[in-house]
Amino acid sequence: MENVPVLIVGAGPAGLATATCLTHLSIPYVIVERQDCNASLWRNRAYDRLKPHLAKEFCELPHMSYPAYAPTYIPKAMFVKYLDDYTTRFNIQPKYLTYVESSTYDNGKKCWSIVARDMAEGTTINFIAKFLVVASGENSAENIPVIPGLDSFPGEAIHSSRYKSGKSFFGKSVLVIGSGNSGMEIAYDLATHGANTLIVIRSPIHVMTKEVIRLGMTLAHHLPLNLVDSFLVMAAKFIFGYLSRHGITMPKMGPMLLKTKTGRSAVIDVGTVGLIKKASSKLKEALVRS
Ligand SMILES: NC(=O)C1=CN([C@@H]2O[C@H](COP(=O)(O)OP(=O)(O)OC[C@H]3O[C@@H](n4cnc5c(N)ncnc54)[C@H](OP(=O)(O)O)[C@@H]3O)[C@@H](O)[C@H]2O)C=CC1
Ligand SMILES: O=C(O)C(=O)Cc1c[nH]c2ccccc12
Repeated sequence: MENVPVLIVGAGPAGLATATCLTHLSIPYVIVERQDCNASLWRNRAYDRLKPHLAKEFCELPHMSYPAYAPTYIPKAMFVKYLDDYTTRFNIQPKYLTYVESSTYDNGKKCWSIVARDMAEGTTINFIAKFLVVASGENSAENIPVIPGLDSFPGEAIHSSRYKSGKSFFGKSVLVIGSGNSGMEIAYDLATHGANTLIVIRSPIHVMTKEVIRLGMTLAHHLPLNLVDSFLVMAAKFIFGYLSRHGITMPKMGPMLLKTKTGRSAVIDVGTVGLIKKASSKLKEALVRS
């Protein structure tokens, strides 16, 4: 049985940031991680061309800025290196290969009982903690919708977390299901690597550029979100035109409010929208001619 004031589950950016803040407050903690490394999603389950969409001032962790020479938009490898440097600098020592199986809160004793599995040793570890920080990843679990017939589909079907690059899809026909930032960027990567690409967009989305979002996030420090949203929507219409002509409709709520209230993100265009517009215009021309 290990007694700790705080148990942190997950050694991704959120878990590492929490650990550092606790160190600065001189609060002891234990951090556990089921993988054998920190930042495993970024390291092992992200596609090659991924960069955080947010400018560096919005995706740095507490107590350590990026060096001045770092680019405004940090490439994946630099982000992973930053997380490694952060882990070393603040002497964060995650217990790797440690999988939390259950946690229960004892209302009488006002503490958490946590059962974890040491996957290397095959043993059980019991923790008692006053606070439990769940930093196990908003997007760590794959979500593949139930699609009748998928089991017998003769082609390859993968989740976005296993996608690396469009290189291996040259000349193939690929359907991307999902038009969040992953789906839209993967569709662009596939198309620009010569795959015959289709994407399903089932719900309204905001399409923005990373520069507009950066400005919006800066303005949000000083102005109410609905005002910032009006500006963002206007800027997007100016940049992309009326996308409903091409099958992309906009949610009623603005992008900043939507993010705050529901967690749903705007799509930050990496070039996909230009390709969709081109393809949809060609299709319309062909229909007019026929
Ligand atoms: N460069 C970056 O910084 C990147 C950041 N991200 C962020 O990571 C988070 C996760 O992004 P992402 O992986 O895109 O996941 P999201 O949850 O944001 O998007 C999932 C998409 O899949 C659609 N979908 C789900 N089920 C179905 C279905 N059965 N049929 C059709 N469409 C379906 C959803 O549609 P619906 O809305 O209708 O449910 C939605 O468009 C987000 O916050 C995103 O912004 C992601 C990639 C890159
Ligand atoms: O959520 C993400 O990961 C994004 O890609 C973009 C994003 C972060 N903060 C925002 C606020 C408003 C709109 C989009 C974003």
